[in-house]
Amino acid sequence: ARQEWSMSDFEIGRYIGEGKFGKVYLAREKQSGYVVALKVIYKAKLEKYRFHSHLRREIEIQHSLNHPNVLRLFTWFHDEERVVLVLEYAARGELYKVLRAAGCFTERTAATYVASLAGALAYCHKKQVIHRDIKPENLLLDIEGRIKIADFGWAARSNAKRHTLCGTIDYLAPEMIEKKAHDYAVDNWTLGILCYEFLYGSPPFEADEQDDTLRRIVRVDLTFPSTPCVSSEAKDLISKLLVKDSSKRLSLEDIMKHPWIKKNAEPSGSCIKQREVKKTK
Ligand SMILES: CC[C@@H](NC(=O)c1cc2[nH]nc(NC(=O)c3ccc(N4CCN(C)CC4)cc3)c2s1)c1ccccc1
Repeated sequence: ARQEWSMSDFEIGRYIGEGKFGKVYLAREKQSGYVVALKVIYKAKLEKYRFHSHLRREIEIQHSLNHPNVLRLFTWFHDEERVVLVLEYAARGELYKVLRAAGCFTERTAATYVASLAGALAYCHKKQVIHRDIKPENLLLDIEGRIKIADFGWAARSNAKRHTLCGTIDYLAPEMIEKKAHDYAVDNWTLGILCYEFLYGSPPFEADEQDDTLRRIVRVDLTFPSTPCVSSEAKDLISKLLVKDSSKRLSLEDIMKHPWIKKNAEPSGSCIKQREVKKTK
């Protein structure tokens, strides 16, 4: 029978992160010793921001997904004041911190992450789920250095037509800014943004003023700096994703067949250096 979980089933460990509506703690399930991440969301906050339907959709969507590059939502429970999501623990933390620390990734690492994300998004799209908020802050790395899409707070079933602009605007596709009906292809656009940011260290349309960023996005004002030196195949893939007409963007399947991906992506999805693996063994 489905066991009713509660906080007393877990030993709560250190605080590992937070977002707008909750805090995440490392935890260990007492019976199995299994290490998880508990995302604790206070109901008072939900009431205040009228966030129930949002959270319900996040839970229903993330719980229905089971893919190596999508962070698992194992189960959830609530008590008087909190809703708690029991999530997969990603032991190497937030991708954006690793990216900022590294400055930019090698083509092998970037291609491996892009291939993993394309696979995860193809899986999500097959399940009629559009994430719509794929950005480095929502990407985590597990102990093997495999990328995990987290935080489905802004995900939607394909028929959703909500247009509230959310979070960082660097990743918004033109059709979301121009409030046109957007479809799965927004995630393909975002993959182009991410690929550029993995290789150059910052997103392609960044500008000091938000309006300038929005203008550069709708104009697809794409330029490739001369440093760091990036292969022409990588630029070719990015140029085929950052296309204004969403119907002309490279499909997720074609991304995985692109020469730059074939040549550089690690099939295992993991790029950590061998010596690091020995350390953890
Ligand atoms: C993606 C945002 C989202 N986060 C989750 O759902 C999250 C779910 C989940 N599972 N595992 C995590 N791991 C970590 O957060 C983490 C962070 C740093 C770590 N290290 C620091 C550097 N060190 C060298 C290695 C260890 C290790 C693990 C997170 S975050 C969220 C959304 C709303 C509210 C709270 C959190």
